[in-house]
Amino acid sequence: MEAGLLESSIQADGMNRVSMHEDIREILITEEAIRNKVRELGRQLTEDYRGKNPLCICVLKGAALFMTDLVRQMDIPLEMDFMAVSSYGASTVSSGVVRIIKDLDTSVEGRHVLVVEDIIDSGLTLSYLLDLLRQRNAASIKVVTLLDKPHRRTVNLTPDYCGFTVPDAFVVGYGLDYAEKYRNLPYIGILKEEVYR
Ligand SMILES: O=P(O)(O)OC[C@H]1O[C@H](OP(=O)(O)OP(=O)(O)O)[C@H](O)[C@@H]1O
Ligand code: HPA
Ligand SMILES: [Mg+2]
Repeated sequence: MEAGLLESSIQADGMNRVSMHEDIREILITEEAIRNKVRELGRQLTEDYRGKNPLCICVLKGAALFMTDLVRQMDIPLEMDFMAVSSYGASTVSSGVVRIIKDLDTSVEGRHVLVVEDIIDSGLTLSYLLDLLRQRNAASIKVVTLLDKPHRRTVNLTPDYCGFTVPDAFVVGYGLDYAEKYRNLPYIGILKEEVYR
């Protein structure tokens, strides 16, 4: 391949960007604010789940960073499991179809379940998951989300615990992606529109 052609194919993939931070229009929630909030949520959950041996369910992939930080702030015995679902793919709008890519390994029957999400946007992902968990006879089901974007809700759903409410913009970082990228940003930022338009 000619050098020029190779260069343009690399650029098209965003591989040669000096830094991911260049694609961010605005930092919405700093690393420090996230750390403080996670500590606060962890303290609250420690009180509320004492003696309940909760099963914390991480909704992959977005909630991976939040979940692993959160459980380290919960000073009680608990168990972790992971479920992988996807409805956004490489788009900034929900496809409306929630696909289960990996189911739980643990039975939720009789368990106190805490669903850990990174963001509730339309609410479609969570409402699908909650229906599924209810059918499986959990003793209790609660939801903790780092971010809530209530403006775009299409189903009636309110989280039990919430870190931050965010405006109606596509946000990335700290687990949240656009087309699988930006999950490793240490903060939550708004993506420049030119990146996805
Ligand atoms: O309320 P909703 O409109 O359903 O959006 C929220 C869901 O969408 C994202 O997942 P996504 O499908 O992008 O999968 P990912 O976590 O692997 O990125 C996010 O992590 C939530 O799970
Ligand atoms: O704003 C968002 N950013 C990343 N992933 C998402 N999934 C739903 N909403 C969002
Ligand atoms: Mg995603």
